[in-house]
Amino acid sequence: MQSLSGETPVTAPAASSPRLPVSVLTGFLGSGKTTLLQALLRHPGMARTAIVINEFGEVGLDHLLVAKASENMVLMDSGCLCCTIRGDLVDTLRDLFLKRVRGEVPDFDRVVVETTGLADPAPIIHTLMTDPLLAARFRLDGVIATVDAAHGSLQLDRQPESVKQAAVADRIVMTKTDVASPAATAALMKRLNAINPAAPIIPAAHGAVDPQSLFDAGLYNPETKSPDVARWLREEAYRDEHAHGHEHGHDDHHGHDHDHDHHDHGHEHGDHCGADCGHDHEHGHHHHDANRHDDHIRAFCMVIDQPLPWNGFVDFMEALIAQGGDNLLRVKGLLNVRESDLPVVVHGVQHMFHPPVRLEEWPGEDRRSKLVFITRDLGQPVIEPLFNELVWGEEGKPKA
Ligand SMILES: Nc1nc2c(ncn2[C@@H]2O[C@H](COP(=O)(O)OP(=O)(O)OP(=O)(O)O)[C@@H](O)[C@H]2O)c(=O)[nH]1
Repeated sequence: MQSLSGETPVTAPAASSPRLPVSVLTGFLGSGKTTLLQALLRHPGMARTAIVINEFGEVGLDHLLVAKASENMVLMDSGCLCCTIRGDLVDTLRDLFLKRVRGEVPDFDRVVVETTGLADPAPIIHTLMTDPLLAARFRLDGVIATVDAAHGSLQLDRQPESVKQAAVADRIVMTKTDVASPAATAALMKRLNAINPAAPIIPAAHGAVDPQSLFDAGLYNPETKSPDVARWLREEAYRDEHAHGHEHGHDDHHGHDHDHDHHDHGHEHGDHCGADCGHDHEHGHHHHDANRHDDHIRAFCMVIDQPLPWNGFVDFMEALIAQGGDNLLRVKGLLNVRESDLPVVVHGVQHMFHPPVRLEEWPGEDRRSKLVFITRDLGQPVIEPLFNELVWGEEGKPKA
């Protein structure tokens, strides 16, 4: 976790940071990525967007009105630039950026990168986060995952990659809703919501989707040019009954009073986890197949009242990564650290973290730290004691 350790958090890059937002499109084989891309390429809302794909043949551009911008780039009638990967992603994005600066391709404001079907999206996310050349010019806006309404359930059952794609997503596009039964679609939505409570699920038959609903998933709100922490963190989503239902998955083996166990980490009882805390959450969906991959996913939120020592937090994250970095699918946090009056934002995917960012002001009155986790087999009963031990150290957990 190079990016966190040893540093005090850096101040946010200027809100008007010129870095171009990149969205990563992932999704299981045959889940409808190409169909979605074809629809997007034609959509007027995609003007000033560059889409990076593996090859033109794959999206069948022949019959669309195009102008060739260079050997591996074509411009669509909609104003969308389509570009194939040459070399690796770093080379391609660097080349794209240079051509844009030199005016060799029409100007664009954002990039969408398609990944191949079975791909684990994490390495691409890591490249975008950590490659110095890319990090200076691009920023990860978000991960878009396509999930097939007809076959998605089976894929979640059998394919760990498919669960991971849904878990790291900022937006989930539910494809093939035209052929799946409403009941199957609803059941799958519920399952996806338990895996990743904060990601909006957008139904899209044959790729029909408003591109705007896919973008601007990052911390910065492009309209106000300021961070929009509430929209980015959505920690309240982790507290609804779906999230709780999952957190208390079948292998936690707590009695029903477990509903309260994880609340003693700081935030006041009844604050957010009152009546809606999931007392009525159902365990039913855990019963039929104990081997489903998504039953290993835990999505939960921790709220901490007292300001944290930054070094203790870094120790905690490092220990967590050492213990199971691969199983730490996504971590986002807004922290109140003792060393600063200003909030610090942290964001990681598996063992890699963005450099921590200090915001210029608190997003509201609430000064508590909030951390959201999506993990595999690392539940709150494991993470919270580690947090208490390493963050508070010998001084012990402060009394609320
Ligand atoms: N009925 C229906 N069929 C769809 C929809 N989206 C995709 N398909 C079909 O599903 C099949 C797979 O779709 P693709 O768009 O090629 O999926 P992909 O994710 O790009 O597949 P790979 O490139 O193999 O990973 C194709 O036959 C599509 O026509 C949809 O919303 N409704």
